[in-house]
This record gives sequence, structure tokens and C-alpha cells, in this order.
Amino acid sequence: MSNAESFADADADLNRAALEYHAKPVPGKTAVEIKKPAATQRDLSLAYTPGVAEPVRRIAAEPSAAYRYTNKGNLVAVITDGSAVLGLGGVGPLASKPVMEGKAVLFKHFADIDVFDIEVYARHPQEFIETVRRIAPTFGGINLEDIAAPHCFEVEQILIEELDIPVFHDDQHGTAIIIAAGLLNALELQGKRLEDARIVVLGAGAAGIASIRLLMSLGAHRNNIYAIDRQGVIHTGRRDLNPFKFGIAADTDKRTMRDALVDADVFIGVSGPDLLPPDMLATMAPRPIVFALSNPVPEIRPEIAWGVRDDMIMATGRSDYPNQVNNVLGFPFIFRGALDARASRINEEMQIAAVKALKDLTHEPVPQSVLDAYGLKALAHGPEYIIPKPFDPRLRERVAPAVAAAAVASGVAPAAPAN
Ligand SMILES: NC(=O)C1=CN([C@@H]2O[C@H](COP(=O)(O)OP(=O)(O)OC[C@H]3O[C@@H](n4cnc5c(N)ncnc54)[C@H](OP(=O)(O)O)[C@@H]3O)[C@@H](O)[C@H]2O)C=CC1
Ligand SMILES: CC(=O)C(=O)O
Ligand SMILES: [Mg+2]
Repeated sequence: MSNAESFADADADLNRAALEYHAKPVPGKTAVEIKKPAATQRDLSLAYTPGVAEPVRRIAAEPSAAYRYTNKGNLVAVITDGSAVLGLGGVGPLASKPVMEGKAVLFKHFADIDVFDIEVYARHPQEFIETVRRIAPTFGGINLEDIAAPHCFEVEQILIEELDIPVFHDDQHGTAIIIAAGLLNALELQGKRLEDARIVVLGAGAAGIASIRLLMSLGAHRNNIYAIDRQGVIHTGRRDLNPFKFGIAADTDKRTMRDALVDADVFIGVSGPDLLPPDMLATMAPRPIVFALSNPVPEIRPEIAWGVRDDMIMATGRSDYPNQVNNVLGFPFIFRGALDARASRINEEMQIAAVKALKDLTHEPVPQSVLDAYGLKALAHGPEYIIPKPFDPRLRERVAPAVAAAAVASGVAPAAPAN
């Protein structure tokens, strides 16, 4: 059987199981649960009228009382316009709902954060911004999801400026944080340094541009980073660049991905399926790092990549290969830290604190519960373990407090939240 046939068979099996999982025993993946007694006349008098009037009066008099008397402080909106759903493209808000419900599952399971998934028909970024602005009082935080570049940058920036709760576009910063943590560990293992590494990033959208910005903040050199879009290498001579792409343009004479990959140390794919040809991978420098992160189908399948290189460290965005570089390792714990600290935003200091916590945790012994969840006998910092596993219970213990502490230290959260 050819590689293509065996991928098709495996995909067909998984697709059938996924449909069954989503449909049975009841449709969908989340539900609302009641946290207070609701069994007697007295309970009803407290939960609703007349008792509910008193918390209303308190909140009307002092808005921060909403954190004491409602679910606001532990409720995040996962909001999308369905314009860049995984690597599937602009499938629209309704079709994006399984992904947003999926994010809700991960928020709840890993960090005990409640989520409303909200899928918005918006013809223009302005309509989307207006929708989020109007519903923001309900929430303690806003997780923007799967909104295509370049609109995502404007949407996020305006909402951060206008709202007093954290607004975080996960495909930008969540992805960038996990990439940075995994890459720092992988570079160390390959005997390379971020400051010298030549990095090719295929995809200059939400994930690509935010990742390049964060890697530059951590020490990567702009002229060593070749971002690539559908027109080729993003260089300072191009006249078709929007300001976001121009901001990461390299001063280089390389024009194509083929040019850029020769002797490159790192490939980061945040673009679409099967876009890295094996013969180009073959031209990368010795001991390369290959992050093929498009979901669900990576830029190159690991089975194919390993057929070309045996000296690489490889990661995908998926759970069924080693090294899952996926924003699931970030957003539950980053929001946990931000909500616990009552932070007004998630700034770069908090993001770098998350990078460091994730990177450092990978060097520690792996708990038995993680080995059991993955059916492994052993796992230690090395080419097949450059980033913690999502089921690691220490993620919440380490990443959330690190993010909360950075929020306080950088002045976007009070030293001690009131409630
Ligand atoms: N593992 C993880 O945690 C995450 C993975 N991702 C993955 O990254 C991918 C991109 O997501 P996101 O940044 O949100 O999407 P965007 O729509 O914002 O950006 C997509 C980028 O990919 C480029 N691109 C698409 N197809 C090609 C191609 N054939 N050749 C060259 N460039 C191409 C686009 O080029 P152009 O600008 O010219 O249109 C654009 O720059 C998705 O596959 C997604 O699943 C995203 C977030 C997290
Ligand atoms: C993981 C994720 O957020 C994405 O692929 O869009
Ligand atoms: Mg996403």
C-alpha cells in the first residue's frame, strides 16, 4: 500500500469515529450545568425573583461585584467569524462550531474555565468588533479564534484597547508561545541558538506573523527569518505587502521557499496541508527542526519527512505523533492565570512567562499519569519530547501562576484581586 493510500485509510477510520463521537449519545460536546441548589421554593426565591434582585442592585452600584455574584470571572467567550478554521479555510461561522465547542472542552477539562462558544456572521471586521464589544460584559475574558489575517490583527488590537478584560487571539499568541517553547528546547538539543538560527516560516497569517514577532522578541534576527506567503518570500522589496507582513519582511535576495530552505535550520509551517515537498526538506542544514503545524493535515507527514531526514527534530499540531506543538498547551493555563489575577490584558511579559514555564517543565521527569494517558513506558527531554503533553497536570500548576505573577509584575493586574 502506498503512503497516500494508507493515510487515506487512516483518515477515513478517524473521520467515521469523529462523526460518531460528535453525534452520540447526544449531539455536541458541551452543556451548561447548574452550580447552586434549585430544588425547593426557597431555592427558587434565591436563584431568581425576588432574591436575585439584591445581587443586581449590588452590581449596578459597583460593577466589580459581578465577579463575586455571577459567573463572569470564570467565563470566557470563544468567538469566531469562521474565516480561518484550522487549516480548512473560511468555512464560515456555523461549520466552525465543532472547533469552538472543542476549545470549550479543553478550557473546562484542563483549567476548569467555563466557555460559551459564539459563532458570528460578520461581513466586515467592524461588525465582528461591534458584536464582541456588545457582549463583553458577560465575560471575564475573550478568546478570539480562527479569524483570518489580516483582519485578526485589527480586530484584536481594537478590542484590547476598548475592553477592560483580557482579549487574546489564540491562533496568534497561543500558537506563538508554544512554538517558542518547543523551538528553544529543540534548538538546545540540536546544538543551535535562536540568535543564529535561519528560520523559514511558511504562512504569514495570524499564527505566522505572531510567532515571528515573539521569536524576534526572544532573540531571533529579523534578517534570518524568511516568512513565506502564496507569493513567495516576504522581503523588503515587495510592493504588495500589508503593514503586518511588511513588519516582518527580511532584507534578502531569496524569493522562493526553495531558495529559503537551502541550509535553513528551522521550518515552521502554519499554512496548509502537504505544502512542504520532501526534496526541499532534504536541502535544509544538518540537524534541522521541522514544525509542520497545520491542522488537521501538516505541511509534511512525519512518515514522509523521516524518509528524507534522520537527523531532524519534528513536531506537528496533532495528538497522534510525538511533539504536539499546539496552542492547547497554552490557552487554558494562560487564561487561568489571567482570570485568577484579574488581569486586564494578556501582555508580552505574560506570554514570555508562559514560554519559560513550558520550556522548563519539559526538562523535568514526566509523571506516570502522563505516560499512562499516552501508553508510553518512558518519556524524557529529547528529540521526541520537546514540549509537555497536554495531559500533564503540572501545566496548570506551573503555567497559570507564572502568567498571573507576570501580570502583577507588569502592572496589568492588582497585587491581590478583591474577590
Ligand atoms: N498547531 C497549532 O497550534 C496551530 C496551527 N495553526 C495552523 O496554521 C495554519 C494557518 O492558520 P492561521 O495563521 O490562523 O491562518 P491565516 O489565514 O491567518 O494565515 C494563513 C497563511 O498561510 C498562507 N498560505 C496558505 N496556503 C498557502 C500556500 N499554498 N502557499 C503559501 N502560503 C500559503 C497564507 O498566505 P497569503 O497571506 O498569501 O494568503 C497566509 O499567510 C492553519 O493550518 C492552522 O491549522 C494555526 C494556529 C495554531
Ligand atoms: C490549533 C488551532 O487553533 C488551529 O489549528 O487553528
Ligand atoms: Mg485556531
